[in-house]
Amino acid sequence: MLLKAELHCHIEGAALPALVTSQAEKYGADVSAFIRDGAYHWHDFSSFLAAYDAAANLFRSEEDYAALAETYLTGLANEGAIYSEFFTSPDHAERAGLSPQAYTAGLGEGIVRARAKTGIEGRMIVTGVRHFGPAAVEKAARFAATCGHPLVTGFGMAGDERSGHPRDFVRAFDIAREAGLGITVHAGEFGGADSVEAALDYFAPTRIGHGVRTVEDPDLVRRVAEEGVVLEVCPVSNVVLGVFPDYTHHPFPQLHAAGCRLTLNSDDPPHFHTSIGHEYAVASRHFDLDEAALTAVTCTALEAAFVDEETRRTLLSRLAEAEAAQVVAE
Ligand SMILES: Nc1ncnc2[nH]cnc12
Ligand SMILES: [Zn+2]
Repeated sequence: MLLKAELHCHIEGAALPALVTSQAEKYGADVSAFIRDGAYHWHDFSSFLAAYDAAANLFRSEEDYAALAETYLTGLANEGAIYSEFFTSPDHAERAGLSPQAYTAGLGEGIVRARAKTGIEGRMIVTGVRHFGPAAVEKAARFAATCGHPLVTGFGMAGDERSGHPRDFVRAFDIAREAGLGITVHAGEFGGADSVEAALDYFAPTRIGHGVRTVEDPDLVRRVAEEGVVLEVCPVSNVVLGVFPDYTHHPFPQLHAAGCRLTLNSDDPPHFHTSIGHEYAVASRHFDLDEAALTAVTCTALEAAFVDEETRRTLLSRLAEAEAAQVVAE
């Protein structure tokens, strides 16, 4: 099986409807507003975010989060993934009544359990939610910088990128960067190329979440390629949320041809009826990536991962060995 790596998945958004339904039974809650016939039910970005928030609210204990991360990562490993970074959101945990520390400890325990079962490596990127405002994002950054959890290696910002001015979030990113965390930020999904440019100028990230609307500005495409900024592309999310009408209008091939460094990711997999395996299959079918090109995508993800150099070397060796074995088999 082709080896894969994922850098962009929101852990609350990875909860399968069946798991959320069983959590609702445990806590005596009603999911009929956002889960119908065993699937998530929403119709636009705002109602998607509402469904996401409602599902997140049903994970309330350290063990709930350990089971969520373990389930998610085990499924990922079964599809050939050797590495995963997922986004955490202390704000969502606090809204569900759990401290950021217990939330992070639970998710970390899930990573350890999944690694013991499957060998998959995992790391966490703490995120602030942009539409919760600059104070909330700064609080998330302070938590990321001081929590001391060895598997927290990055900081990012998700949520509605059209909310607030970038300058108001600069301090949060400075706090995280000074603590030695890797930096990524959602931009160029519902905002255009100017949103990506502002994210680069104000936050100096090494990666951009989505970033696909970079394609709207040829100068910015050149800048992203030249500076080696890695885009965490989520093709299925983009089409399901209506950022592009279909795969023939998706800019992956154009950005790839321009020399931008791209990765493939599932974002919020059950909300978009996707998985890491499906994203790679979509890229193969619609963007004409052969096995060597897909392996290069995995390699880019490992190069851009927020991990220590020894772990990176180990992961890159696993990928190189699998590729060599594939060549021998052919
Ligand atoms: N696709 C997305 N864009 C922005 N924020 C998100 N949070 C969860 N999924 C998201
Ligand atoms: Zn995302």
